[in-house]
Amino acid sequence: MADALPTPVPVAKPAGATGVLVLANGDVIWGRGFGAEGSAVGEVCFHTAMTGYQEVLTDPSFAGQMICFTFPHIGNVGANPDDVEADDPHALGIIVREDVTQPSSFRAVEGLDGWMKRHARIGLSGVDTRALTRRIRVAGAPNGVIAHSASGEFDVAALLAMARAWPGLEGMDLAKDVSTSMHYGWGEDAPGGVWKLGFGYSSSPLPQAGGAGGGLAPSSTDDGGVEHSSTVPPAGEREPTPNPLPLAGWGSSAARPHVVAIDYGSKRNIFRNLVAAGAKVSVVSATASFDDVMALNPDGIFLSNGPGDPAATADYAVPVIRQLLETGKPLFGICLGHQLLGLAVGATTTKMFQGHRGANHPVKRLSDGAVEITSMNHGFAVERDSLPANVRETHVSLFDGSNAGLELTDKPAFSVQYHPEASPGPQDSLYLFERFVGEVEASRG
Ligand SMILES: NC(=O)CC[C@H](N)C(=O)O
Repeated sequence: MADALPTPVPVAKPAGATGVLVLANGDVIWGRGFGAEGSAVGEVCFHTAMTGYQEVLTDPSFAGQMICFTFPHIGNVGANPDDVEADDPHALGIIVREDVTQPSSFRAVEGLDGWMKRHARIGLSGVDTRALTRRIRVAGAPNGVIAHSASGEFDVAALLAMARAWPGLEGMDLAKDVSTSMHYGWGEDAPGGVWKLGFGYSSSPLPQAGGAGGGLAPSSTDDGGVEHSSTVPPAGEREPTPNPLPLAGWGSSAARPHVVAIDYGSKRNIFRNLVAAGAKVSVVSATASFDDVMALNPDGIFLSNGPGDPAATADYAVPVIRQLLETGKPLFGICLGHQLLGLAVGATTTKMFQGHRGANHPVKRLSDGAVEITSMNHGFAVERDSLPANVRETHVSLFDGSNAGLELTDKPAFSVQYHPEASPGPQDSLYLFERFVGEVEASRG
C-alpha cells in the first residue's frame, strides 16, 4: 500500500535558488543555501527532534549522512560551544523548511549559519521537508548531493553523477575514521567530565566579532568512502577532548571503578553519564586491540555508538569484543556498540528501510513492560531472529517492533539500540548507566 513516487521530471531552477539537493534517482529539489558553499554526497535521512540540532549535527554517528529536519524552525537558538557531542559536526549538511533566523537565546555565541560556515557544513532552506520526509518513508533513505553556491550556478548533471557514483552506507566502515586519534582519560576531574552550563570547553576557536564565516578547508581527502567536494572536508579523525587526562595511574586501585570505552564515534554525553554514574573513563580508539584495552586494567568495558554499517566495522571490532566477553568483565554497548555486541555473539544486522532518527521514540522494556521515550539515531538493526540461545531481547521499538536491546544470559553484558544519554531528548533511560557502573563496581575483586 506504499504510495508510488512520481517519476522525476526536470525542475527548472527557480529565481534566487542558491542551494540544491540532487537525489540519485534524478529528483532535483531547489532551495536557498546557507552555511558553507560547496557540495557533499551521502545518504539523506530525516530527523524528528524539535530541539538539539547542534547535538545532532556533531554526533559522529551521522558521518556520511545529511539530515532533513521535520521540525520547520531549525537554528533559532543559534550555536554555542556547549551543545556539541564532538568538536566538529559530522553530518554533511542539513535540509530545513524555514530560513535560519537571528538567534534568540542567552546561550548563543553565534548563528547556526556562521557556525556551519566555520565548520564547512552545508545548509539548504526553503525545502518542502514534509514532502522529502514522505518520500523517504515511501522509498527509503536515498543517496544524494547537497550543494550551495552563492552565485546560484550549479552543474546539476555533475551533481547527479556524484550522487549516482556514491556506493551507499551499506558495507561502509566509518567508525575508524571518526574515532579518537589517541587514547585518553575522561575523568570526573577532566574539564567537561560532567556537564555544566556555560562550561564551553570546545577546543574550536570561537569566531571573532565580524570574523565568522571564513576558513574552509582547501581540499578533499578520503573519508572511508564518503566523497566530498573541494570545499567540504571530511569529518576526519577526531582530536581527543580538550585537556585530556593522562591514562597512567588509572585502574582498579582507584576509588572509582574504571571503564574503558572503545570509541567508534562516541558522543561526549555518554562519557559524562558514565562519570555521573560513578565511573572513571578511559577512551581508546576503534581499532584498539584486546591487549591495548587490558593494559589499562579495566573493571568494565563500554562500546560506543558510531557511524556506518556495523557489519563492515565488525572485521576489526568483533574479534576484540569476543575476547573482552571472555574476561567476564561487565560490558555495555550503545547503538553501534549494541550492533557490534550482537555481531560478536553471532547475531546478524540488517539495513533498515528508513531508519529511526528522533527524540520521541517509544521503546518497551520487556522485563516490566515499562515504556521509555528514547532518542534514536540508527539505520541498521540487530535481527531478532538471529539472536543465539544465550542472548535475551530486552527492549523493542514500539514504532516498528524492531530490536532495541539485548543482554547475555551467561555473562554480564547488555546493550541498547537507542541513546540513553539522551541529549537531545528525554531522560527515561539514564538508569542504564547506573546499572552498568553498579555492575562494574560489584564485579571488582
Ligand atoms: N547512532 C549509532 O551508533 C548508529 C549506528 C549505525 N551506524 C546505524 O546507523 O545503525
